[in-house]
Amino acid sequence: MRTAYDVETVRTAERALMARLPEGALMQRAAAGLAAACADLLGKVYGSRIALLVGSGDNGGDALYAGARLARRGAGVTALLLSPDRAHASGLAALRSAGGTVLGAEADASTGIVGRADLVVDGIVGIGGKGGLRPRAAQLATAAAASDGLTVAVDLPSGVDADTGTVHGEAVRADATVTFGAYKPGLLVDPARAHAGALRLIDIGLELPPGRAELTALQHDDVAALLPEPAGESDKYRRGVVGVVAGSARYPGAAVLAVAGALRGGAGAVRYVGPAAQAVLSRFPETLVSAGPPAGAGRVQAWVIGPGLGDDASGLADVLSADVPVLIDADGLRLADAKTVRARTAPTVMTPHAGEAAALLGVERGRVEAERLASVRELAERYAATVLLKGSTTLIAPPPGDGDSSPTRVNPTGTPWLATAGSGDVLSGLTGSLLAAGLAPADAAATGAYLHGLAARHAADGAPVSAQDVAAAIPAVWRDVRG
Ligand SMILES: NC(=O)C1=CN([C@@H]2O[C@H](COP(=O)(O)OP(=O)(O)OC[C@H]3O[C@@H](n4cnc5c(N)ncnc54)[C@H](OP(=O)(O)O)[C@@H]3O)[C@@H](O)[C@H]2O)[C@@H](O)CC1
Ligand SMILES: [K+]
Repeated sequence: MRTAYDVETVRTAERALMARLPEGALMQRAAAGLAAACADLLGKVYGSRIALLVGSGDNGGDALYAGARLARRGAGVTALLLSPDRAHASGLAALRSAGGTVLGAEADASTGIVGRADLVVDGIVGIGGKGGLRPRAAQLATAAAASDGLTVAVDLPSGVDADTGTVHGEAVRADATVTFGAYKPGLLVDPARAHAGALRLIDIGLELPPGRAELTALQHDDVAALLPEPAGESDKYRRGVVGVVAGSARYPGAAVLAVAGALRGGAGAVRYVGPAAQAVLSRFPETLVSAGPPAGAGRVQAWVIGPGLGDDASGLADVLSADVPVLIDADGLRLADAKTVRARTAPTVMTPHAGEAAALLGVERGRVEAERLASVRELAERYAATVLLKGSTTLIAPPPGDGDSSPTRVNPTGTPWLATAGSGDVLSGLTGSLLAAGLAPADAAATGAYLHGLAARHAADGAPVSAQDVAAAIPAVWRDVRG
């Protein structure tokens, strides 16, 4: 599991550790890890050209000390100082005595040092950053983006918000980020995530309380432990039956795709209720179909409602009053009333994309995309539901009250290939099936998103995919995760 902590928690752990260590020891650990990561990226340190972008805080200090280490290994290192009179004094002394060059930031305009560097080290600002980059810092970020060389961000790409993942204006775009002590939420959540490149975490000895985690990202092992597995005595009811209310005369395909996902999610059987039964049966004869209403369909352990429903809200009241987990997606999100969802006693999972989330919150889509973490949490609170906000970094927020034991999750397997019609229908069926199989709501949502993203990568393998391909690839990635 990858775990991210907010700045306040990192600062507290930093103070506790600093009190036990000689002065400067933590920065030396950080700089050693940073220099090693830079050397790995460069391949050959000797003779390489390195530009350090140095702000006035400790983030700049890390860059200066790492630069000194690389200069001692034969790199040509030039530091560009944003505030020459406030730059980290002992870091500067170390760089100078290792043979590095020190200039003011304005020197880049006449020398083009950043543009010609093999490696740009972004030490403008780290967890002490406030708001968007100031104009001179923004100029350096632009120069780094135009450089032919690689850019490594120190702790965070400068200009992104560590706690929220928002980006105010210009920010450094790094090929890699070397972060210290703990991941910060901004490294895992878009739009900031897209600025961070490959992540490397350097252990500097910080002790972080797991209960204070802001964000977690499941990895293969975590998901493997959550996947339902039938026991010897399992029958279809023990494995879980998932009911799918989806599709319409206009959108029968949504029903087929939701059922396709549900059949691969570990439930013992899939019931379909709706007008697309013929289309569903002709693709998946194993589906148990009924003409409705949902209350008369027989036993289910979880419902999925919404994909392709159009304006047909007729099944909604039955489903929302059922005392089993319910997943609401697509049209169902628009049709469900917040008060009814809040009043449910069994868990509810909602799976909007940014546009749907914006409509539910009554804001512009752009606001949801810029503030994904705040948006998903706000929805979870408003609906007292587990909310999965789809996107390049899919987020899953638990309902309030669950917060302490289960932090917000971020899915690490997303891929742009998933932006294809119908892929959300597959995800809702898959996640509903995991709910029916008995996974807790946030686990079902995180496991569903994880498998779905991997399945898209697996199916795409560098070429476009359809939603059907994603559904068909789920068994292969399930086996892969199980190892
Ligand atoms: N955590 C740990 O355990 C360890 C942390 N370590 C390192 O320390 C870093 C934190 O250092 P930090 O506290 O000195 O803050 P930092 O990020 O350098 O920024 C402050 C400076 O930036 C400036 N500034 C602010 N906003 C700005 C903007 N928008 N645009 C431009 N400038 C802006 C601000 O200027 P001021 O407001 O004072 O004028 C101030 O001078 C951390 O990220 C990690 O790298 C490691 O060394 C060891 C272990
Ligand atoms: K930085």
